[in-house]
Amino acid sequence: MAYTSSSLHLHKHLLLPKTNPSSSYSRPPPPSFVAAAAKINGVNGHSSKKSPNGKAQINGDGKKGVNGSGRKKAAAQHINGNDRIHLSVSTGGAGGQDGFGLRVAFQGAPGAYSEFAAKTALPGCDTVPCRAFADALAAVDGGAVDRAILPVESTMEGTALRNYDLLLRHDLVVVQEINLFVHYCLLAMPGVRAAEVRRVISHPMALAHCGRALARLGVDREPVEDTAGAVEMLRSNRMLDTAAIASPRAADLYGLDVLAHGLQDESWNVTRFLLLSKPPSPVTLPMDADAKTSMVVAHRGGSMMVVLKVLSAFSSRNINLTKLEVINNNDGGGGGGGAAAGHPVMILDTSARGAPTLRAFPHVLYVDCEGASHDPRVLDAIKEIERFAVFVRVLGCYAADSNVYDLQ
Ligand SMILES: O=C(O)C(=O)Cc1ccccc1
Repeated sequence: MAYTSSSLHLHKHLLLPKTNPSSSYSRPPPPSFVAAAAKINGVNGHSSKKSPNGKAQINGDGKKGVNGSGRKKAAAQHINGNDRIHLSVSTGGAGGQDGFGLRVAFQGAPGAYSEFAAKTALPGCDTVPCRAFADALAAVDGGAVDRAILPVESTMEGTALRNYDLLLRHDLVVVQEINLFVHYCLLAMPGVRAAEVRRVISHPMALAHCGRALARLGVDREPVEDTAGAVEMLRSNRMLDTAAIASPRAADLYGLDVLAHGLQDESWNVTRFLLLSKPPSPVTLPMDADAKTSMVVAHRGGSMMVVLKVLSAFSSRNINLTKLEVINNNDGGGGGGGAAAGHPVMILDTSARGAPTLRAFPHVLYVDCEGASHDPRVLDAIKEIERFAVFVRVLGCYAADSNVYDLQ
């Protein structure tokens, strides 16, 4: 296989609250989680079809869109212990940030999961819908917005390689992470019964996450740009033989009926999103925050030996890793996975003095570790890795957030 990726199942870590060891975390991911996390090669592909969302959006030329949802505050539930505790996020957001005055670009129509994630991470922010993830990143890169939000991995699918590809092509820094519990509902026009549904439309990731339920229903599946966009499409075209997979909030927002709840094949379905900004990071790490550092390491090949050396650089300094994804493209042929399937990973090299250059690397590791990038132990580990790696780029240092927010 030309373009392979394997993860060491460290995604599981994102579900384990580290900062509150006293909390009894009695809802561990089901056993199938680990297997699911190993299924890489993200399915969050996006066609370049016209968005179903007729509203003004940011598109490739960086123009600003409109979003009526304005400054509403997000309500979140925090899964911690036996119960899901209702948390009303009124002041600081998930990462202790307040989003008032900040514009956050997300992919999709109002009501998309990414928008909920943005509003939970940065309560009070103004969300700006974009047709494609690339448009959201271009918007923050070009200064049209302050942040972009990007789903980068899910418990069911592992790393969203296409989105990593996008992230690496831009000179952006990770400033915050947020984990969102994703509940999928089957939505239809008012009055439509489940038996009348012949086709289901949604974001490719949502269709993949609900594969078994859709097979049971025996319906056709059609990918569209995003979940909320699917709902908007149903409503504006008054489609009576079609249902959409989206959130219960999207049902409320667009006035559709919920035909079924909890459609996802795995009950534990968490997506991790990253908030991105232009460098230097405008976010100061809170003094008491546990930090995390994300980086990409390009190397010459011989992956497993390199993986061992990387592990050793961290473990010898007692630094825990929360993610390790191995990407290989050996022969330039086809292969599953990210936008760069069959091609080397393209990474913007921002380290040189001159203009940043886009460089191609066939062998790459995505690494997240605990600790700040200015922590001497982390710095030393990176220095050690630089001795055998071709290239290392720190993607950002931010407050670790092991909470899982549930917006149902
Ligand atoms: O389509 C959406 O609503 C998105 O925000 C993308 C997405 C889809 C499914 C899970 C998480 C994010």
